[in-house]
Amino acid sequence: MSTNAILTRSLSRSFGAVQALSQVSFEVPQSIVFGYLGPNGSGKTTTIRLLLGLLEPDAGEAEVLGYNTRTQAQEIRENCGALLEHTGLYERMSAMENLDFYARVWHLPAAERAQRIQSLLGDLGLWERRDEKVGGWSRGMKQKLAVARALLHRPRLLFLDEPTAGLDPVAAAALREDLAALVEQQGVTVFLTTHNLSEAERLCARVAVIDRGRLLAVGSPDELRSRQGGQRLEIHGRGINDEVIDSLRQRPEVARAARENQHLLVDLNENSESAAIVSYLVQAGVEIEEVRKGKASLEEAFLTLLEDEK
Ligand SMILES: Nc1ncnc2c1ncn2[C@@H]1O[C@H](COP(=O)(O)OP(=O)(O)OP(=O)(O)O)[C@@H](O)[C@H]1O
Repeated sequence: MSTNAILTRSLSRSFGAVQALSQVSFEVPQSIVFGYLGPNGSGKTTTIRLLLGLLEPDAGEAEVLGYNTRTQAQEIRENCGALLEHTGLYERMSAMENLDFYARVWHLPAAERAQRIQSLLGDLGLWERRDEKVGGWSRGMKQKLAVARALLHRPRLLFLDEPTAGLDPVAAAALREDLAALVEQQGVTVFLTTHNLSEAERLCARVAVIDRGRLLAVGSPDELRSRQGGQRLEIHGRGINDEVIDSLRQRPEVARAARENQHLLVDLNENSESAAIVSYLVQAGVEIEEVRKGKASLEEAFLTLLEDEK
């Protein structure tokens, strides 16, 4: 059996003239959170549907928990949980009734059912509210319950399509913590899509970036940030005008220069030194108060990858 939770080889799928996925190959090790990042319509949901065996690929192969997606879709669905576009919850039923219904669908024995539901609702902080109808709940609470639903049958791999979309920052952070705990304490693998790059940076051990059906990069958030090349400078001071920024952009050391809030951000090309930029700015009449050095964020690395692709 494969040691990877997921493995794809040249996976491709089109819908009419639209090539939704083109020769995508990646691996997801077990017991990590893997982030699948890409703009709208880039092929993320199509990938999840292919991995769950809900769609047939036109070409290529995929294995999920060692099972082939073409021939063993049933085994895959038995061992995976999924939270896709819809929560799958019944609004007129209570949290307890919802989970009990799904536990029966999964044929959990009665004694285990009660115990499993109590433990999941307890872990997600919903036990006290178990008898309330879900229709009156906030989006964050419903989302948590939907995660509990997806976990009922103790899946080894969980697919989540934008799990924190529409949640307030506190609810999103709480759900992230729950997911991290699930991976750490129970060894579950989580495959999630998100448009929130800082969330991916915090939560995911590895990420893949996809655009127009093609895989642009796979690695840890740190690796992707480093691939961005040189250093980033955040320069605070007076006299940073458009003319200075334009002339800075002409310099060979500079990959990108832009004003952000009250300061100037300069991305250097690989192996370029910050000292040359600082003395250039001084000569151009800028009064520098502070220079901070750092690396680009995952969001910037993501945007650069997409720009380079164009
Ligand atoms: N069932 C379908 N029929 C026709 N076209 C489809 C179908 N499913 C997906 N597509 C097309 O395939 C491409 C990829 O769609 P997909 O839903 O996988 O993107 P996504 O990355 O999940 O987007 P989003 O972030 O907006 O959810 C899009 O151009 C989409 O219109």
